[in-house]
Amino acid sequence: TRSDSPAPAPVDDAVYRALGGQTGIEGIVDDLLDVVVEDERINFQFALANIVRLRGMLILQFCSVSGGPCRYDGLSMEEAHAGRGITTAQFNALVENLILVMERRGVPVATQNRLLRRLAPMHGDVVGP
Ligand code: HEM
Repeated sequence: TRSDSPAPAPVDDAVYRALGGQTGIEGIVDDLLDVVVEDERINFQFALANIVRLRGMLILQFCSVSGGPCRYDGLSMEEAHAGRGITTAQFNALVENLILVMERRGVPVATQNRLLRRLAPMHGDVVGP
């Protein structure tokens, strides 16, 4: 290890707190799932989904990705989405729904963008055959 190697990124829960912590994230995920089941561009993808598990996993993942005190222990994004034929248009529809619910809940745009920036790299594992 080089003595000048960078220290690990400090745990920063600023995004988690700006999302409203655990309660805020639970509300965002509940609203998101409500919007998704009404969205005919993507709701068919969730026809057979275990929504209770999905809700729990999304809450865990948003908590962990935003720096909150959670560790996501669900499937990898590749495992969860492989074989579903998810398109970039469907991915973008989900992101649009997430933005809509954060907007409705008054999440500051800067916070929205910081969360989205941490989810965007998952695109390659979610979209595919
Ligand atoms: C950044 C974007 C996305 C994230 C962060 C995400 C996150 C997740 C998570 C955490 C799970 C649960 C994995 C588990 O059960 O262990 C999951 C499952 C799933 N996701 Fe996604 N997802 C994304 C995009 C999408 C898109 C665009 C679609 C379809 C339009 C989709 C459809 C599904 C389906 C159908 C399941 C399985 C639900 C079940 O059978 O229980 N996801 N996703």
